[in-house]
Amino acid sequence: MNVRKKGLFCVVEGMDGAGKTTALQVLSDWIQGAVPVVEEARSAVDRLRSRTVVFLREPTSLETGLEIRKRLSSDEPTEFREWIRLFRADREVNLQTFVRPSLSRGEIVVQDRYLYSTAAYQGAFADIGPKGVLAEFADFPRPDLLIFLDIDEKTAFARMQARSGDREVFERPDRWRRIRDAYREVLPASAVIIDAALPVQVVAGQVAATLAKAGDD
Ligand SMILES: Nc1ncnc2c1ncn2[C@@H]1O[C@H](COP(=O)(O)OP(=O)(O)O)[C@@H](O)[C@H]1O
Ligand SMILES: Cc1cn([C@H]2C[C@H](O)[C@@H](COP(=O)(O)OP(=O)(O)O)O2)c(=O)[nH]c1=O
Repeated sequence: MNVRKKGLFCVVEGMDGAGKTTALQVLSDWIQGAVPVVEEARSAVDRLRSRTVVFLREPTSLETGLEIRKRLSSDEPTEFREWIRLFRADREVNLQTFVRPSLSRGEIVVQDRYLYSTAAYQGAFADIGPKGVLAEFADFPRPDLLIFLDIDEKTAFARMQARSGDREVFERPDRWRRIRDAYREVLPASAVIIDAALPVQVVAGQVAATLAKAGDD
């Protein structure tokens, strides 16, 4: 008998410039067979290919996410409570539209950023702090697996400089450091930490291995 696997909700977090987008794109290309898989990642990618793996991100590309992206690139300051309202709305619609339906079909959801980003990015500059922000999202489902791509400041800024496009509001050294410290306050002990300074294929391979292992359990 073919027993259907349970859905798995995986979240990838990290500072701007850690390489989340790049590593997850490489992993997606590997799974789809768009580019050859490096030898060390082959077994993990083969295991993931036996499942449906869905890649999501926050802010989303839905209307609620586009509104956020507009604010991120704007010089007009956005208030703390307004950020919370915007990220909450985008998260709710993402859960309802994509995450919950995928999980109920037994799929693996790999999502770039979730409520730990709000706790770190908004909590770093709020009176209630990162833990206070996290507590406001107590009614949101926790991920089954949380991966943190860990990067040092020097490498992150070198990468952001190399990346094309204008800087967003949180991509400034003073803010970046406060956000990194805020992440440290809220990351659960169960988070899997990956050294994001390694070459992208190594980072993507470690993400693949972590996901494949969680998917086997
Ligand atoms: N492991 C890596 N090694 C070297 N450069 C990388 C690596 N990962 C990402 N980059 C580069 O760093 C920049 C930021 O990466 P990106 O994936 O956009 O980060 P994030 O989504 O975490 O903000 C991009 O120009 C990307 O090509
Ligand atoms: C999800 C989320 C993101 N953010 C910020 C982090 C990033 O600076 C920005 C956009 O995220 P992201 O798309 O990951 O950035 P990138 O431009 O590197 O692809 O939004 C918050 O401040 N709070 C949140 O809850």
